Amino acid sequence: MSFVTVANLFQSYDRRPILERVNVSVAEGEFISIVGASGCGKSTFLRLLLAQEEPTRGTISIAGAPPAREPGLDRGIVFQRYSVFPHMTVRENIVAGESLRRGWGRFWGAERRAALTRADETLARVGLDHVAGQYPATLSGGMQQRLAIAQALMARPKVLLLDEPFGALDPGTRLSMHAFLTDLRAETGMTVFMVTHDLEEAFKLGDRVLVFDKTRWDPQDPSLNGATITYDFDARNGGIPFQTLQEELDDLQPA
Ligand SMILES: Nc1ncnc2c1ncn2[C@@H]1O[C@H](COP(=O)(O)OP(=O)(O)OP(=O)(O)O)[C@@H](O)[C@H]1O
Repeated sequence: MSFVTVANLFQSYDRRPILERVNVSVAEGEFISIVGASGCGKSTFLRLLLAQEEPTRGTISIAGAPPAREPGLDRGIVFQRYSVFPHMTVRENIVAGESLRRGWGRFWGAERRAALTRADETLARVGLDHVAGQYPATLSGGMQQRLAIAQALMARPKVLLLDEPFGALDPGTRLSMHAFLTDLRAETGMTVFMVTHDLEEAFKLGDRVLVFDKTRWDPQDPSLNGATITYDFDARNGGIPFQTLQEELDDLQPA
């Protein structure tokens, strides 16, 4: 059954089409990777899922209803650059993530102590308990990004939106973040949309890989048409279609 349904979505800015005829159905718990050329509207698509913008045309539904306009209630978002609060300690950042779920209601007294204990448990889970009292600027890039993901998850979003979350990380840290995200996803069963420029990452982490591209191209006016989903690859079980095909062809080769 479809959990996130996008139907006939169009988005234009100043009459310039960015997205056109975007249709997709996503089941609960699926991990959707999104790839496509720079400027083709991938981040715009995430912003529409986040209800930060109204589509020019078309509808989005999450669990049968339009996405809530308040951030953090059913969707968490993590950007390429660590979207944490620089003036708060690591622990306070996690508590702030949880308070988002309550529409930024603050914790006081016993409730605050309980929230701090939960924050410490989360930090232990993501391996940041030893830096709980530090400020984000004192952490490495990977640690800041782990904090950003942990903070987004504290609001227990049904849908996690990731916009090139590992783009700024070195290759080793990136690999450990992949493992971290895979574990978290297995634990929480949440639905994930991740924009990435790294095809290998898209196929490794995603159940499906959506490619955004223009189907029509006017050489006189390249911005005349918007992008849509041109491919929807099943990436489960290493199932890159052309790769699978190649393996089958290899099997047919005489030894
Ligand atoms: N609020 C806005 N007003 C006007 N134009 C916008 C607005 N937001 C995005 N655009 C334009 O829409 C196009 C798509 O932008 P978007 O950031 O969604 O692309 P992208 O695929 O995420 O790019 P990249 O891979 O480089 O991050 C760009 O040409 C951008 O300039």
